[in-house]
Amino acid sequence: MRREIDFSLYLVTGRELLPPGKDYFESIQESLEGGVTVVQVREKTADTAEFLDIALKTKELCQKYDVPLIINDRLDIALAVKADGVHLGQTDMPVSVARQLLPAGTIIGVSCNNADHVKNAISEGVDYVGIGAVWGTATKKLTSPIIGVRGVGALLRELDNTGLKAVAIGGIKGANALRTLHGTVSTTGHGLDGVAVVSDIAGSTKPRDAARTLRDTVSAFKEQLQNELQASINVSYAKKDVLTSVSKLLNNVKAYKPLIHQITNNVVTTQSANATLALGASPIMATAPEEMKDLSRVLGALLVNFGTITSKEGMLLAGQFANEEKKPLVFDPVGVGATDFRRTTAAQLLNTWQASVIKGNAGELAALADSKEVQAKGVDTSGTGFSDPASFVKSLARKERCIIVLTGSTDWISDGNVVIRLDNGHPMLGDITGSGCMLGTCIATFCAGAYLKAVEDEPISERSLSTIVRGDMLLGAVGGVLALTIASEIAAQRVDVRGTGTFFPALIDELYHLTPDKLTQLAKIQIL
Ligand SMILES: Cc1ncc(COP(=O)(O)OP(=O)(O)O)c(N)n1
Ligand SMILES: Cc1nc(C(=O)O)sc1CCOP(=O)(O)O
Repeated sequence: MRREIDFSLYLVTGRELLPPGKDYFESIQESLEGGVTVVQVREKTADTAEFLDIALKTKELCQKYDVPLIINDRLDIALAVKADGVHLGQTDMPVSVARQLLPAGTIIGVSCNNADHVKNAISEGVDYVGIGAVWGTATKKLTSPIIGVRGVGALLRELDNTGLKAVAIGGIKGANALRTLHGTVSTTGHGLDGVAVVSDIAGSTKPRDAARTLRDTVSAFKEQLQNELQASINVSYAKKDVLTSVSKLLNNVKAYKPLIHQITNNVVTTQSANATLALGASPIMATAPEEMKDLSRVLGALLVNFGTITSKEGMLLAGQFANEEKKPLVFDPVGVGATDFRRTTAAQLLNTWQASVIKGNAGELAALADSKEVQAKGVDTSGTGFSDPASFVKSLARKERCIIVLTGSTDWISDGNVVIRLDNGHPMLGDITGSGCMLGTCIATFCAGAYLKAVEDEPISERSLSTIVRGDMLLGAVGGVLALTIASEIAAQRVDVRGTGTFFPALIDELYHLTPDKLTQLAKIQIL
C-alpha cells in the first residue's frame, strides 16, 4: 500500500553545504527533531558504495522519527535500501519505466518547471511534483528558467482535482517561506503541500531551529488557507459596517500618527508628503537601501510608487522587510505598460514581495494582468476601460493575492471575493499632476490605520505567524479612496476654488478637515 506522506517540510540533503565541523548525520537528526516531514537523499558526486551507505544510515534515522525516505535519481539505491520513494528529474529515468522497476506503492516524484511538465506528470501517474526553481539558488546550476513565486499558481491549478501533491523548491528559506506559500496559491485556491529546502537547513549551524521555523510557517499557513477558503464562502460585508470601520481607521491615523514610508516619484514627493500630513500621519520619503530594515520596524505602512524608478534595490528591500514585519505594502505601478523596463521591474518586485494593495488605472492594471482589453498611453489609459471592471478586479485580486484598486471616474476595489464600487470624486482631480500618486498615499495611510487597529485588537497573536499583513486591507483601500475623492468633492465646491491652481491647496485643506462623519455621510458606495 502506498504511504500517505506529509510534504510540509521536505528536506533535500546537501552534504557539501554543511558548516565546518558539522556532521552530516547530526545535521539530519537535528533537522528531523526540528520538524522535517520527508527526507530526500541527494548525492550528486558520491560513488555507488558511498551513496548506498549514506542512504542506509539516513533511513535508520528517518525510521526513528517515522519520516519517509526518498532517493534522488537512483532507482538502484532506492531498491537496495527499500526507500519509500524516488525523485526523478525531467531527464532521468522515465516514470513509466520506474513504475515497472519499483515495488508497488513506491512514491514517485518528478521535477516540473512548466505547465507541460505538470500535465505529463499527471498523465504518468506520479505521486507528487517538485516545482522549481521558485527563487534563485546557489545550491545548483539551474538549467531551466526561474519560475518566480507568481508563476507557480498556474502550475498548481493544473493539479486541481488530481490528488497529486506539490512542493516548491529553489531558494526557499525561513525569511521567504511565508511569502512563497502565500504568493503561490492559484486563482482556484490551490496551495502548495509543502516546501523543499536544501541550504537553509543543510547549511545551518542550527538545523533544528531552521527546520522548526520552516515547519511552523508551513503548518500555520496551511491552517490559514483552509480558513481563508472557508471564509470566502461565508464572506459578507454590509455597507454600514464598512463605513463605520473605515471611520475608525481615520481615528486611528489621527490618534497614532503612523509613519508612512513612501518610495515615490520625484514629481509628487512634496504633495504626497503634504497629503499624508493632512490626514494626520507622518511621511518619510526614504529611498536608500541601507535604511530599509530600520524603517520597516517603525513604519505604519509602505508605499512603493515607481513613477520614476531611481532605486530598485531600495524598493525590493523595503518590500521584503515590510512583509517580514507584516506591515501594509501598497504598490502603485505607475505607467507599468509604458516600457519593458517597467514591466520587468514590476514582475521582479511582485515576485519578491507580497503587495497588500495594488492600485492603478485601467491601462496600468491591464498591463499587469496581461490584458489586451485596455491600452495604456504612458501613465494614462486610452479608451473607455474594461467592459466588466467588477470581474476584472476580482480576478486580478485572486491572481495577485491582494487587494486591487482600479481607479477612474468610478473606483473598483476587490479582495478576490467582494467587489466594492465607489462613485465619489471630482473631474478636477484628473487635471492636477500627481493626484493618482496622492491616492496611493491616502490608501497607504488608511492601511496603516487598519494595521494599527489589528495590533490594538490583537496585540500578540498566534495567527500572526501565518498572516502576511496584519489588518483588513480591503477597508484600508476603501478608506484611502474615499478620503481623497470626498475631499476633492468638498474642495471643488468651495467659493475660493476658481481652477486647478486653487483646487490643489483646497484639496489639502479638505483632507486636513476630513472627519469620520463626512466619510460616512458622503460616501457613494455599493458592495457587489
Ligand atoms: C523535491 C525536489 N524537487 C526537485 C528536485 C530537482 O530534481 P532534478 O530535476 O532531478 O535535479 P537534481 O536534484 O537531480 O539536481 C529535487 N531533487 N527534489
Ligand atoms: C535540488 C534543486 N532542484 C531545483 C529545481 O529547480 O528543480 S532547485 C534545487 C536546489 C534547491 O536548493 P536550495 O534550497 O538551497 O535553494
